[in-house]
Amino acid sequence: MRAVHFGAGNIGRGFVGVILHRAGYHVTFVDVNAELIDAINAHDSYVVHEVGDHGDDITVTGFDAINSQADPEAAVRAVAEADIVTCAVGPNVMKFIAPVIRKGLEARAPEAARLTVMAVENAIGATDQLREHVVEGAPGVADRAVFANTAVDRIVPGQDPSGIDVTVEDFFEWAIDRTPFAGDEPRIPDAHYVDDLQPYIERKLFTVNTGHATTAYFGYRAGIETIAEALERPEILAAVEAALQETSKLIVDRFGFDPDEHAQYAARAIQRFRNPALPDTCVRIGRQPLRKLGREDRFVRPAAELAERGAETDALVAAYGAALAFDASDDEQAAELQQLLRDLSPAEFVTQVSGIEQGHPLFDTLTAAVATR
Ligand SMILES: NC(=O)C1=CN([C@@H]2O[C@H](COP(=O)(O)OP(=O)(O)OC[C@H]3O[C@@H](n4cnc5c(N)ncnc54)[C@H](O)[C@@H]3O)[C@@H](O)[C@H]2O)C=CC1
Ligand SMILES: O=P(O)(O)OC[C@H]1O[C@](O)(CO)[C@@H](O)[C@@H]1O
Repeated sequence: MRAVHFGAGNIGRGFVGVILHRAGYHVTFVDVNAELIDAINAHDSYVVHEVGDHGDDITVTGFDAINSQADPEAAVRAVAEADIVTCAVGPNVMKFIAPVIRKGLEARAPEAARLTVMAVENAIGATDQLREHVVEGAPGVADRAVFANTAVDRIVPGQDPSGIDVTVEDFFEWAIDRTPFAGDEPRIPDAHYVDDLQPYIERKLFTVNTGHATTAYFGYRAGIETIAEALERPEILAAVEAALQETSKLIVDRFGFDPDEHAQYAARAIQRFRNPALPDTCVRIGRQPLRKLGREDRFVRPAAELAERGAETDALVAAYGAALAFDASDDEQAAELQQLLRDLSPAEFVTQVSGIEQGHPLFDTLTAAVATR
């Protein structure tokens, strides 16, 4: 069995690669980083070091890599012959890999089984977004694939670029929407198929990602380098817990999770952020702030829904305010964020960046957070 995975970075090697290897797939990584591709092709194996109380070292074998910039035809051929295609390139990059997947589907033998396509990105409906890009101008290819949304959870910090081994936390969860497969889902023992993905993706994004990003933005604003150090500050820990109390209310009300079990899930997320063996930084977790301040992302979507229900949003709005100070060098979106803050009025900023219009119950509080930052 063959899998093609776009994006051989942290999640690509430290999560998808190892899970598909354990499921019996040969994994072809497709990336645009020439040095990384060469390094992967120079190795027969790499090690995923899980750190934490239940960590193990897992050796991954049976892979190769293709540079889709240098050899796009090879990438198309790989997709045409694959059983599964996955990606972890970042939600904004999916439109660039879509043409390769489209051409691969077009080149696929007519008698071949339908290709499973799954985006492994931090976004609601990421595979739906990928599908839109793939079928653009070629609606016929949709019938050659099964597109399934997924929810991914594992902290994989930045890695030593001199090798291809990966250090990851010992926890992981991969929930996959079962419904598109009509009873014929691929066997992936480390994933779990669910009948309704929405509770899983929202619980994950609005707990793990909301909490992590809140830590990062308060930490960055206080001049702190690592996530673990930021959580040593009682006022930052309190801000993170307050944000998660707000999202917890929403998640429990909307999806009917048991409140105590959900409280444990949130507490465990904070515990995971504090993993002392995991070197992770406020700059990495705060990366691409414009994406994170977007309408459907980890602050605005839950805050908007809470405001619509007349519930508290102070802590989420405070985290949104802290994010506005994010100015990490080498982060294009941070530079763009700072430029937009200079160029736009607070009301324009809230509408343009976060998709909240005047008249929405969250509009005034977000606008005030921008004005008083
Ligand atoms: N690192 C983590 O802890 C987690 C990350 N995620 C999500 O996974 C996705 C990837 O994140 P990371 O692995 O951390 O990022 P990363 O930056 O380590 O990896 C992304 C890879 O995509 C490659 N890439 C960029 N453009 C490409 C293109 N056009 N074609 C093929 N490859 C391309 C890059 O060269 C890089 O190797 C993001 O959506 C992120 O939100 C989700 C859960 C955890
Ligand atoms: O910041 P991004 O690109 O959304 O992804 C990284 C995030 O996802 C996580 O892996 C959580 O699963 C954290 O590492 C981090 O909060």
